[in-house]
Amino acid sequence: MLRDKTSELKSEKERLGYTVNYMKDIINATEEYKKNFKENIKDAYVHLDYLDSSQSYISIMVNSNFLENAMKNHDNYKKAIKKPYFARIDIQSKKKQSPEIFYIGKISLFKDEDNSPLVIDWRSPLASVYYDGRLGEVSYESPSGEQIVDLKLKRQFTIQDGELEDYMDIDMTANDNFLQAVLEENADDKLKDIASTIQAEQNKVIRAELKKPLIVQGVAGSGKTTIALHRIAYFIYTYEDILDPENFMIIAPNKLFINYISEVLPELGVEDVKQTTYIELMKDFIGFSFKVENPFENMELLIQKDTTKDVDLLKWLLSFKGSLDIKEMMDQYVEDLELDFVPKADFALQEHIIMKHTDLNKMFLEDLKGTPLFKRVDQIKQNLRHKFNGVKKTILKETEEQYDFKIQSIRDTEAETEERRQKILSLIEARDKKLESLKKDSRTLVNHYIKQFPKTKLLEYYKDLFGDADCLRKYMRADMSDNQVKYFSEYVKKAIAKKSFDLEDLTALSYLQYKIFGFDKKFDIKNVVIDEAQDYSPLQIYTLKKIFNTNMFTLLGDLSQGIYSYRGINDWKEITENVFENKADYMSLVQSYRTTIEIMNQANHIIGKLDHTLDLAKPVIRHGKEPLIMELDNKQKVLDSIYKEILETKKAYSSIAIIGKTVEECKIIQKELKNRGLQDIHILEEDQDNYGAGITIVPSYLAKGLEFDVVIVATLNENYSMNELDLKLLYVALTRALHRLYILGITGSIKAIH
Ligand SMILES: Nc1ncnc2c1ncn2[C@@H]1O[C@H](COP(=O)(O)OP(=O)(O)OP(=O)(O)O)[C@@H](O)[C@H]1O
Repeated sequence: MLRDKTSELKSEKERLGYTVNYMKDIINATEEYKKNFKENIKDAYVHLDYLDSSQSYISIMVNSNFLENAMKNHDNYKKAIKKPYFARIDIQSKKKQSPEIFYIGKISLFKDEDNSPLVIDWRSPLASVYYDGRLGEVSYESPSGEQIVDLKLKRQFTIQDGELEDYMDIDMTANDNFLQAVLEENADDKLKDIASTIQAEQNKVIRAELKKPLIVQGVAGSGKTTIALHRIAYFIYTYEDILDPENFMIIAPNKLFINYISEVLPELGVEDVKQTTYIELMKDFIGFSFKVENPFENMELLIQKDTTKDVDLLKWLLSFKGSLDIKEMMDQYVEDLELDFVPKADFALQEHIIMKHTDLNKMFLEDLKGTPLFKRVDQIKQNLRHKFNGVKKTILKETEEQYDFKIQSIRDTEAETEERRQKILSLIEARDKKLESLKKDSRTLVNHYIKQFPKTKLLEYYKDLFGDADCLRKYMRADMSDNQVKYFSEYVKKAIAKKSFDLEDLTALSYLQYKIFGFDKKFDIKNVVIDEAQDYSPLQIYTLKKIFNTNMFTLLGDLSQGIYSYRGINDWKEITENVFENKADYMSLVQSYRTTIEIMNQANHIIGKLDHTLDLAKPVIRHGKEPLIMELDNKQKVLDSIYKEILETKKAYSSIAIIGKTVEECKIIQKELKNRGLQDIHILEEDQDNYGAGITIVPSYLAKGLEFDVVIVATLNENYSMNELDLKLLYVALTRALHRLYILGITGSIKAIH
């Protein structure tokens, strides 16, 4: 049926007006109620007028269920009122005569009178049809099972400040102009929600089963970070009864990144999800204070052109310390510790054996297996107390009786002489002394026994295992060279002496803490979301899984951006097979939304030189200018051209990044640009909270996850050669651009562009 756009627009405007007013009523009523509630709740009830059926404050108030929801959603309604919905679907089910119309928004809104939906939540099962379905037969899950319906209309709205500007119907052939328009926008210093333009492949990830681990391999700009946040919002909505926002934890690469994503969840009506960096989390796990080596120092060492350090050994060590081989070593070490943990003595009150050493050892090794060693000691302590309390009286009573029996038999058998009197007297004294000493020993018995367990500290164990070459040799695989063993133990000894550890040490320390000591604090995390997961080592993910004791992981990453592949993940199989025992779901995203076709082609050209089997990114159809590549014969010319392009692009774009390979390179660029008159530019640092819009100089490895309108990849002293790390760094840098890309450098410094 052809629709007359003018009359349709008119009726949609009315519909929007009605919804906005309805929402306003609720907001006002809730505010009114909250105010009155505080003043005098009784008063409010006294004045209820049950005959008043208008949508007044009172009629809303009597519906407590409604009110409760309204209270809960009050803030979200206030946010949503400028745009209560963004889309409409018309669906025809076989049971109904005419199509049903649903409006989809970030938060649902129900009519008080008949509970009919004015707006359905984007996370509801029915809304899935909007994201997944083409016109025609579609299905969705409802509480009563799968529903098959005819999707008659998909309509998208452009709404500004509560006013409908336009709408667009999407048929089978139409491009998603709506998405195009959103992608044309300029970059912000914060990531945005995409509830209105989620694409079908992304919707699958968002709604993928919660209980199984999910691994998402997605090309640069495929929306991984954004989707991860929408997935959390979806689960909080769907499993409201069993999951609180505090049960979710997002682990992000750095503080800057947490700030960058900080607006998405609140925009989606979700607050209180825990967000942290891996290092902060480790600080929480490890029970002593320490310094953390800047993770980028090793990276700098590995990417600099020439270095006198043992780069190969360092690479090997960092990768080994993140492998599951080191976990095996720690497991074996702890198993050996176990054997010698329980004191060799029986648990006895003087000559009364209450528990034999062998039984205690069995309890420790078998009954309590799987529990951290020191938690086992706590358990044993409790058991001993319990057991001792049960037998203490009997021991005292029997001891007393034994003496009394002896006394009595003297009384019965011996004549009343001075000698008999002395005998009895000394027995009485001996009895009282014995009882006294038994009582005295009883008071400290359990503690005394427990004190015989080892009291070693975490760091001592760490040093014992990794800082001692002989011990290390014992637990290392036989094919490791003496050189490697020596390098490893020296490295650890130095770290311990300085009490300054790198990220890989922190993971191993946390794992040992988990195995030997356990944790006093309860981490009530049921669902863990890890972004940039390709940079994590198998040991990191394994350790988190063990410590949080959950399988509910969503890992999102891109192996093409795996600039830490020396220690991170080279193949997702390592994780699915070895960490999640083949029980994880795997999804891949190849559509990229961030950048233009021209920029993506350039980035693909570079990553294509890497010998791997990953899919190349397919950009959404959005054209822009060809990247400008200029190779110049001296640094001043390069800097002049950077300066010129900044001045030029500044007019149209708000965020510009100049990406240098290393911090050193960035510092030179900053100094030279300042000399040319650009004062207000800073170098991005990982622990800064916010990078704001404007012109920023970014070291290549810190650019991950971020995006800018304009990216200028610059080389002065550094080269990007054809090795894996350099190609990946370059790929990361190029794919940060939304609209414009410049590659400006010394001739020959970036081999891969040719
Ligand atoms: N369906 C969508 N609708 C609108 N914008 C989208 C959509 N999907 C992704 N985007 C936009 O694409 C950009 C890239 O998204 P995001 O940063 O989440 O991708 P990513 O896969 O994590 O990227 P990278 O791995 O390169 O850091 C963001 O600006 C995001 O808003």
